[in-house]
Amino acid sequence: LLEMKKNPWHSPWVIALAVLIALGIIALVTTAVVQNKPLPKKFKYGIVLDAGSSHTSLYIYEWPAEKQNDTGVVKQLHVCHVKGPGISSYSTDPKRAGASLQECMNEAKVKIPERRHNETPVYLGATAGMRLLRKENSSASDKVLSSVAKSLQSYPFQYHGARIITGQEEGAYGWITVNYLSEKFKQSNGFPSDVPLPLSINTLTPSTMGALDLGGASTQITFVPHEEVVSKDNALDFRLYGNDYKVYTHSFLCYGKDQALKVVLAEQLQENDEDVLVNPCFNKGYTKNMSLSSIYSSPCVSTRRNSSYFFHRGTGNTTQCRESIRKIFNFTGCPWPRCSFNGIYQPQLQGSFGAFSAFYFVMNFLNLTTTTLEVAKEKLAAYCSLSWKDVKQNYPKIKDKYLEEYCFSGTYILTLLEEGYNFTSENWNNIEFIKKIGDSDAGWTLGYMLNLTNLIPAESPAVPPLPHAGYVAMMVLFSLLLVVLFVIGYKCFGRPSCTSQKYT
Ligand SMILES: Nc1nc2c(ncn2[C@@H]2O[C@H](COP(=O)(O)OP(=O)(O)OP(=O)(O)O)[C@@H](O)[C@H]2O)c(=O)[nH]1
Ligand SMILES: [Ca+2]
Repeated sequence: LLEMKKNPWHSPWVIALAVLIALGIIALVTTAVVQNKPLPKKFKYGIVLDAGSSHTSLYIYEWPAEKQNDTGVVKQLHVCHVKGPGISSYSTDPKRAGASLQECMNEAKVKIPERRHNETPVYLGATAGMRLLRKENSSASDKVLSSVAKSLQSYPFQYHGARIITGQEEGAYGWITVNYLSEKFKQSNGFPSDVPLPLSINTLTPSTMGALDLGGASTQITFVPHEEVVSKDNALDFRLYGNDYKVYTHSFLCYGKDQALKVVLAEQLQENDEDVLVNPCFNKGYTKNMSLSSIYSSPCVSTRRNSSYFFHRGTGNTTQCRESIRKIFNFTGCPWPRCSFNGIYQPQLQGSFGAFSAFYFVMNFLNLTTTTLEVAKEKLAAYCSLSWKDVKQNYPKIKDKYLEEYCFSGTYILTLLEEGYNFTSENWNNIEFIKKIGDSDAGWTLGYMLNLTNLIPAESPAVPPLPHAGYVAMMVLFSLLLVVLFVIGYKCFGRPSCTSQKYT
């Protein structure tokens, strides 16, 4: 009779069932945790060679295979600077162009795990130096390209071409790089991606950063303006991560800092009858014997002079220097609502800008990266007025080839930004002079690779509603809740104290 009165839940069957359910729940949680544990990361790699006018650099990028559509996951793993000049300088001996890449390509073979070699794409993009060579002598530029192509194909990577990219591409990919690295594409405009937006959408798109690139032979300006880009040659449309961007870009060939200097020198020589060039853009006491061919061989220079050498002497006066630099810009005759210079359309400047390559090298050296425009002018004037002897003494470790040009380069940059692109004292501090963002260099190469390997989706990738950790936490929480409920039910079953119901 006593046995009969015992709680029926205390029977061995019920206990066994309870244990089984508990084990089942533990198994469920364990499976969820193990199944969703991230797999060991598999990395992918890509190589881009930036064949610039002054030099070539090889970049290796790395990203986790399973996250390749996220923004900001592709990182620069390594950069190798090729010894010697840019590939366009090998026009008379093209074989050497290909050979010059060997050291950096061998370095890439060591940096990238061997088992990934055959799936690693390699791209070479040549910029303004090769654009100028093609203009001057297209068969020579073809030979240089064939030479570098042959060299790249002899490596175990996946060869994806060696070509001269357009100025538009150079500007656009630089813009993609800075915005990808600073994660500007992640923001949403607050509209679902499938809602069609009005035609002028740029006020609704998430804010991006403009890109300013100053190379040796060309310079690029790229940004998203508020107004419509009325010149088709300067308009680019992108759909990235579910947002539309209407981008303005222009590349000025011959306005990179090395070619601009040649053009300025040629202009100054025109105005001098003597074979002595007195130059306010170089420090006082600076002298050099220079061959005229180093200037007149450039396709950016149209004037000629008969003698073969001239004596170059600095006077270090930034006001006069600016006057002579202004002469290479044409500020008249704009057939558009607004222009930068040389009759080139430019919409009103908008937002912040990242200024890299020589913009950074020069402004960083002169300590002008964080000043106002007025202070920049004053500090530059002070630097230009230093004697060449003092400059050499103050910077004994810097190569002459860079050191001698900083007065010219600083003045050129201020003229280009202020009078060329129309930056003012008010928006000057919207310019950020940058070399890197995170560990990756600012430049066109990353954007080029992201585009060619389809690493930037047009639409926002579908994201699971919960992150992995959240999912596991929820599973554990709900399972524990079930166990607790079961235990309470088990303990309470049949006990009137557990219920609120009163029996009368
Ligand atoms: N002061 C200084 N100048 C540099 C340095 N590295 C490169 N430059 C110079 O800065 C200018 C621009 O360099 P890059 O951006 O590499 O130019 P590039 O890619 O060869 O030329 P483009 O084909 O026109 O893009 C050139 O005149 C270089 O000689 C540096 O470390 N310091
Ligand atoms: Ca460049």
